[in-house]
Amino acid sequence: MVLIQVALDLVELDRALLIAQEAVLGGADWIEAGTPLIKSEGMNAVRKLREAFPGKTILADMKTMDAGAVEVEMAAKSGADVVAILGRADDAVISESLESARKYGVRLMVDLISVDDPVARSQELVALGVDLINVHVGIDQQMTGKSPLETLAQISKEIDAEIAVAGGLKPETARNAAAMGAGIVIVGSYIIHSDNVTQSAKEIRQAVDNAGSVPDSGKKSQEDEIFEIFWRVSSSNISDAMHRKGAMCGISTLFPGRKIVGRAVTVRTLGGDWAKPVEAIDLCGKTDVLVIFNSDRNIAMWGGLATKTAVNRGIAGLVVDGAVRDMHEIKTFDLPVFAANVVPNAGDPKGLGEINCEITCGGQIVNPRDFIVADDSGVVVIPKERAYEIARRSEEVWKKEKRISDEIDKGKSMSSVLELLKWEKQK
Ligand SMILES: O=C(CO)[C@H](O)[C@H](O)COP(=O)(O)O
Repeated sequence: MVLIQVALDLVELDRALLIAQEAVLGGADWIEAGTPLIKSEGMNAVRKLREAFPGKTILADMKTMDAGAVEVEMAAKSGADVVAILGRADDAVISESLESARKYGVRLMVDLISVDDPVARSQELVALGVDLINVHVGIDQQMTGKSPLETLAQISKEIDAEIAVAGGLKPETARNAAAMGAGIVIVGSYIIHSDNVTQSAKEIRQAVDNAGSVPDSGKKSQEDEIFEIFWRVSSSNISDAMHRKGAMCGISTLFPGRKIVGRAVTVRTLGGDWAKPVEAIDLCGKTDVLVIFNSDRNIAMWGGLATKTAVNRGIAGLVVDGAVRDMHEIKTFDLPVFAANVVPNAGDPKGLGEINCEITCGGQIVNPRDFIVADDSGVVVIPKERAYEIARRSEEVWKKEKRISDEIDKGKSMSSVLELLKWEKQK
């Protein structure tokens, strides 16, 4: 049977204990004191898990890079059954950790995160005598689209040792990991950030139990995944994920409740000249957003007729650093419109400007094909090169906020959920 390990990558011990309980009900076999939990609570996290789950295997994810013997000893004495250290560590650290593991009767797992040649290194590690190899893509690496499954496919053919796998696994990928020969499937985020931990653990259990031996090759495209996530999250989540970069200034929705998710077709135009914006409509597809910079915010370069054309074309929305008019007509359509100003003054079709060039809109640089997400809080631009990473990070922000919101619903205060006093910056 393939084992499931729930990775408690949290900083609050009480919450970690609760989640572990729920994950066990869903079928988790091993419980991991994740590195953030250990850094936050020390070996007490391992002790408390040991006490609460006497029949379960407890793993201490120490990510040790130095002082192997003492770190393994600490974890073992606190009640861990398995201790995880880093494969990038020097062989001296691995050997010292192994000595300590043997002395204190625990198993040693070595994590291949950021190892240059995972196959060669895992062969060396097996030769040194480690008990388990963990094929792992870390949380920050996952955001750039890396997955542990390619490495797992190579390693499982080359080494004769028990293999664990970790790195953003969900039911589909957990199933594939099991089909590829992983003996332990480690899952953090999918379970611990779920609003139904037991159900999510069950989904992993089911996927792994029905894995068979053939991985499923059907994979969603990255573009589809980006769109799916951006529809789910808010512009505020994305701004958080981008560390407050990306939000346009002075541009807001004209019709609350309408959202845009799409890729930019950009236009730069001058003094109310509406020729280029109107020509650009004909270049837009259904997932495109027209993003326009106009140098004059008091002459409208967009109105009712342009809106009708854009709606017929089926474009995703309009973002204008400039002015629009004919609100009585525009509001009769569903088109999401975000603008800096509304005025009755009409512009003229002069043909000045450019389509699909780099523009500045609401103070943000926008390039053709960049992603735009706009909702009642405002407009954010996500450079296309970082779209997948930002989508994944904003989804993490969304999950975290959802989790805090659930706890507030249960009667806790925001300050107690976030342990604000404990985490205030010390002088
Ligand atoms: O060790 C870890 C991070 O360094 C995590 O425990 C591991 O990656 C599993 O969590 P997730 O499923 O969220 O990737």
